[in-house]
Amino acid sequence: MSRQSGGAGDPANHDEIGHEQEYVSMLYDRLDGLREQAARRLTDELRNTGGTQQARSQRDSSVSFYAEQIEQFSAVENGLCFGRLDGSDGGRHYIGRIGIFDTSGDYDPLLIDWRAPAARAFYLATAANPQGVRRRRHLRTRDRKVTGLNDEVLDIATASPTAHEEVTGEASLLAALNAGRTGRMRDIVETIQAEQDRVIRAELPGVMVVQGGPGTGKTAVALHRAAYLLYTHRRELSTRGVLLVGPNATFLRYISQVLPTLAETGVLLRTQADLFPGVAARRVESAEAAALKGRAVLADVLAAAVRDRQRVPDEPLEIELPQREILHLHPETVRAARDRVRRSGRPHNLARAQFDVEIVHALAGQVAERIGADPLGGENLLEEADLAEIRRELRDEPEVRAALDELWPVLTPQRLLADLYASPERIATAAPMLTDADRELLHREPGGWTPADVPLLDEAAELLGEDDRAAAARRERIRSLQREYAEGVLEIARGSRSIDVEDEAEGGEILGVTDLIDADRLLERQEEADRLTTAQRAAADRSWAFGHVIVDEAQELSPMAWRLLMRRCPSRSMTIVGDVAQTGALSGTPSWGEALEPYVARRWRLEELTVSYRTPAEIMAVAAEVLAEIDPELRPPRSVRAAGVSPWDLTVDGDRLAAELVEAATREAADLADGRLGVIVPAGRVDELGAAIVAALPEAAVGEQPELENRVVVLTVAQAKGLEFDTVLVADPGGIVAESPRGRSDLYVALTRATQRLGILRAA
Ligand SMILES: Nc1ncnc2c1ncn2[C@@H]1O[C@H](COP(=O)(O)OP(=O)(O)OP(=O)(O)O)[C@@H](O)[C@H]1O
Repeated sequence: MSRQSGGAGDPANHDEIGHEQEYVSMLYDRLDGLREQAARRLTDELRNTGGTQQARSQRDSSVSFYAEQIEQFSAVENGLCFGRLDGSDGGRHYIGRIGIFDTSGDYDPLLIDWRAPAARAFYLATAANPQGVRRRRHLRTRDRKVTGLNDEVLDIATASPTAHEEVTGEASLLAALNAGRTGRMRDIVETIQAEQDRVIRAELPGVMVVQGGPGTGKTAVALHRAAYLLYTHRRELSTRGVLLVGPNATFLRYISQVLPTLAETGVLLRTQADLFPGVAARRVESAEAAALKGRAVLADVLAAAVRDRQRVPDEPLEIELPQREILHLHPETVRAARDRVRRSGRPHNLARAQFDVEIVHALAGQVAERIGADPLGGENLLEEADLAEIRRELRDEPEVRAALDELWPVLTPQRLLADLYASPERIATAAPMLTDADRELLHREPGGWTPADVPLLDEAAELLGEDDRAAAARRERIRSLQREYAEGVLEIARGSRSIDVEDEAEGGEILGVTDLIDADRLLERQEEADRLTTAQRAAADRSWAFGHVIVDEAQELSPMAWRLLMRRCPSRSMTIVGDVAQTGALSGTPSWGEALEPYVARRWRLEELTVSYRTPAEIMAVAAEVLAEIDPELRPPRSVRAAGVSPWDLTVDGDRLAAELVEAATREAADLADGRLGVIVPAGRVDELGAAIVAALPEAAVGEQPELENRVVVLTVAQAKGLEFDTVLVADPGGIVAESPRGRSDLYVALTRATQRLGILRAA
């Protein structure tokens, strides 16, 4: 076993801490220097105007580059350096959030980026396999002060295969796990464990599924993998971008700080509801309706719905031209045209031009017959040029255009879907394979979109092809994002103004960047060079193909949602993390093979995470009983620690539940040193129980997107997915199971949200 030392009160540490302080202070000085240099360069670039198009474009690249650098240098301020490796060869390396080099000398690394190959031993070395490491040191810092250190001497002579041998940096790990929660996820860069490191640094190509029980660090690993991939494959991924999909907006806010503190801001975080640009899917619908919309058969329904809009009239259509001339469009003519156009295989909107040609051709034939007929019975007297002119005129005729619009309307995805949902007849035509009850579930009045509609809108967009209006709207959206971006750059420049001022004070006039350029001017320049960040451009573009896609809580995705995501990632470079035992949605997946095989057959690999860092052993024992009821074959993850407190479990009269819950919440909230209390309740009772708790504890958050930084948060299981709290109260577990479409999975999720204490309040 590795020998550990470094307790806070250890006097031998005192000198060492002093030593380390010197080094760490030197690193912060360098960081300040780098930030000032970037701010100076940003200011210089923004001051320069004019020049050739190429010069302007280069300048704009530099502006983005320096703005991003300043952001990164600020983001790594906390815990800049957190580790040291002493090699058995006498070498010594400091490990931190970014790489810093000695630019005055031989470019030696002063601080090694945690993602660099040279840092890997920090996470992997054990006494049994020291990888050339003699000592691993974890440094603890607050602000810029070194507050403590822990050493592990990796000594093969005393190595033994104990349970903890597989844990690296145990003291630092336990300190991180026992720290109070803040309502925002923290990064784990200081204490990544070996099984997690393997996943984080796995190669870029291919589909990797990371299956792991609650609290095994799947979300943490997914985020660190995004940062690792961007570092290691920067060139490839900075142009295509990385997309991370999470289960809901509250979850995305919960994890939003992690990547910035790892100095990465280029990852697009989205929920399924946000994956169709221009649509905010906030409408609510029943679990059954959502489940139905998630089924793969909906792809066939939509294809049929599109075909249904390519109409053949029952009777000949009369088209009246200005001189009261009447043309007839016969059903057979339209059918023949429609079939020929369909055979081209083009998406509906893009095929419309061909349909127009076919129909106008047929109508022009009728006109030609009338005006060009040879009275002597010979060939038609009109020449090709005359016919072309007739066709041109017909195409511009409002009556002809109206007929074409009726027979083959150009449709937006929204129009197609809204019309389908609103009409039982259209549903009946498009969905003969569904039951009456399912068809009834699809029927609804227009008025907003649900998250389950988003994959259908996307599917519809594929079937329809994009028309010009959608492209114009997109250009407009991009323009507004560009403006935001321009303002963001100026904001950064303003933020670094004190540095500008100091610089200028020495040698001349004091001019801030924002005195020299405003957002509109900058916007013009951005537009020329299209300097939007990759993530922003990707966000506005429905059909963007990402370089890598990461899906968290992936077990919740429906087959239709998988279709959407696979379209966003044609290279099939994906990291999919989740736990099939936690599947809550009816349309979610009970098996990874089932979800993925339609797209990659068996070409996906499985990695498993087996240790729970969140859930203490006492709580995991309670959750394990529920897991066994879900599937006796499933094993819960091993807890890395015990909390020393047993969960409590109380049954009260049903009508006393609210009062008892308020009392328990008040007691548990008072017992929190710092940290957070989560109260998980059945969705059907969240308003009632939430109001009761808020009345007693006004600081409690409850609602559609409760603020997780509040000390007390009342939420449903769906909202609690992926989150954690120091203490958790689960109210009315029977109610949670009764309302859950997948039985006990939701209860399993609820029981595994606590890092320290769990209380269960049952209603008799
Ligand atoms: N190596 C580690 N060092 C420190 N903390 C860790 C480590 N691994 C995981 N954690 C912590 O454990 C907790 C659970 O991690 P995370 O939320 O990523 O788990 P999960 O597998 O996604 O859980 P769930 O399935 O419940 O969503 C988090 O607080 C995370 O920071």
